[in-house]
Amino acid sequence: MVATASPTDNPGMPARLIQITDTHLGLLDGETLLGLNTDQSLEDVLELIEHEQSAVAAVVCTGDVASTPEPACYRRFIDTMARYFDCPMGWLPGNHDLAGVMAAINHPGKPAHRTMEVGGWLLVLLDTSVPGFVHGDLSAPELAFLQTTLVANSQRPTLVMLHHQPVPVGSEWIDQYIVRNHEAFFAVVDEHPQVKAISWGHVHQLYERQRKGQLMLATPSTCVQFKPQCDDFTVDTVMPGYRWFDLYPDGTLKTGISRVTGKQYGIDYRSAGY
Ligand SMILES: Nc1ncnc2c1ncn2[C@@H]1O[C@@H]2COP(=O)(O)O[C@H]2[C@H]1O
Repeated sequence: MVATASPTDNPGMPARLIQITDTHLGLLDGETLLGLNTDQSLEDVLELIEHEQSAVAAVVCTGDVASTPEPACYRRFIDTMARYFDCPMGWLPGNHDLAGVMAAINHPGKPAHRTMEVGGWLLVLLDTSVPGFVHGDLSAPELAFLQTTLVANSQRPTLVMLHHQPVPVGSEWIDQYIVRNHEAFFAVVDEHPQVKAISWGHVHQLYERQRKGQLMLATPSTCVQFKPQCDDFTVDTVMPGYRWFDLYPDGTLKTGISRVTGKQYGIDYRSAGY
């Protein structure tokens, strides 16, 4: 079990936030994606976090929680997380999820959605899923929610989290699934200088760039990885991982990723897709 950091533990010190993403749990425990057991690799990432993190303020999963979006799958995810964390947890839907099923889950450990407060920071959790499609989009109500929330919290340093990439990451095959109305998204973000970073999943790879006032971040999946800068679907040999953030009260942040080591997953590296 990872200790929970209390906001009053260390005044002036950063709050440690953990991001995991694209856990892709199947309906049954032990189902595989490209030969990899996604429950096992999630467990390995959570053990890594337990080993590396002394105290955590919050954890967020940025979508594709389930490959099969059934209530049992989401409940198994929550039960697994509860064996490692008792800190506040958040989630948001990806293209493999069903937002309605996640919202209807009845479980005492059900993660927060929409917004969270972590060490004086605001986390805004957006839904970019488009039912029946792989790409991302922000509906008019979702963009309005972003705008209203940022207007109401102009003094609070903010991290926006979503599933789909709002900028191309450099691989044609997956950049077709970008947040299609990313210009409307950035039009809102650019009006609000308190937005310090934007972090997503979906691309199953590490990405870190500066864009105007925000750090743009993609986080490795807890399961299979896609090789960066490839025009066609290519599975990478790097291992599952997670991202940590240190959110400082003055609005600055530090972030990095860490990956599992020493495991063999039987991944089909020659696969042409799924
Ligand atoms: N060979 C492929 N070419 C294009 N898209 C693919 C291919 N294989 C899988 N996909 C889709 O691209 C998505 C990227 O990550 P997801 O896990 O959301 O699920 C993947 C599939 O829906």
